[in-house]
Amino acid sequence: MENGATPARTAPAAVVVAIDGPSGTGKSSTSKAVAAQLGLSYLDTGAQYRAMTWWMITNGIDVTDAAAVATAAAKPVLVSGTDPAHPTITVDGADASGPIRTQEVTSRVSAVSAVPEVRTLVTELQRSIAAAAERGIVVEGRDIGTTVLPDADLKIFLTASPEARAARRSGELTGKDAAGLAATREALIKRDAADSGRKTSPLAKAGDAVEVDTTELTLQQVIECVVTLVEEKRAAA
Ligand SMILES: Nc1ncnc2c1ncn2[C@@H]1O[C@H](COP(=O)(O)OP(=O)(O)OP(=O)(O)O)[C@@H](O)[C@H]1O
Ligand SMILES: Nc1ccn([C@H]2C[C@H](O)[C@@H](COP(=O)(O)O)O2)c(=O)n1
Repeated sequence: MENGATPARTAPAAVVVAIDGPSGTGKSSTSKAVAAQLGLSYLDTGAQYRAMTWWMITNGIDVTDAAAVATAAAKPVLVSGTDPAHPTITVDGADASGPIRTQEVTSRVSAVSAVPEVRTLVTELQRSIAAAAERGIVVEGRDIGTTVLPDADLKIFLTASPEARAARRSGELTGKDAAGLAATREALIKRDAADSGRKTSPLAKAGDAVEVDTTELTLQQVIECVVTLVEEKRAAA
């Protein structure tokens, strides 16, 4: 600078990153780490559908009755905290982060999230959270690039073989038990089929998404890959 003053450092423009993919491909782990590394907010949209499901179960709604789920969908108040170091989810003010991870919720969440009235409400909530993220946000789910944020700056679609995904999940839940591995594999294939096959906003890769097959990659490699893609987007903007 001519007057010798240090040029003011401008903050990078807010960037919106959509990360979609089937269960166990590494969306949450990758999204949290990328958001933390780049100083962005983080939103786990699966946690919101799980929270809605937990509320339905707790309040005695038959989750196989789509009309009953649709009628009740506006009742729970869902609040998501977007700090990637400490993501939170509350329902009617109560911490739901533990209860939404139970097997009961996992086995019923696809039915609840297939109800169009549920999707409309949750999608509106997701868009408002993304719009409020001043420094940008990483949003992960199933329909972020296709429906929730079709104008996202960067869209990633993570994949991995069912075997790799089952091994990752079995490692979390039951150790190296072979029967557990097969059951986990079947459960995740069943959930993916339900999520891909529903009419409203199914799990799908957006036409302009970058597909990253994580089968042979470590989590650290996937994180580095996505961080590089975000930095390239920012540099080109
Ligand atoms: N590339 C990888 N290599 C090995 N393990 C991984 C990799 N990516 C993620 N994992 C592990 O796999 C498990 C599932 O990852 P994660 O929860 O991030 O997946 P997800 O796509 O968000 O799943 P879901 O949609 O079911 O919530 C976690 O234990 C995570 O640490
Ligand atoms: N954008 C999204 C995110 C999630 N869902 C549904 C389908 C999933 O099976 C379920 C739980 O998600 P997870 O916690 O495993 O990521 O929520 C959806 O329909 N759309």
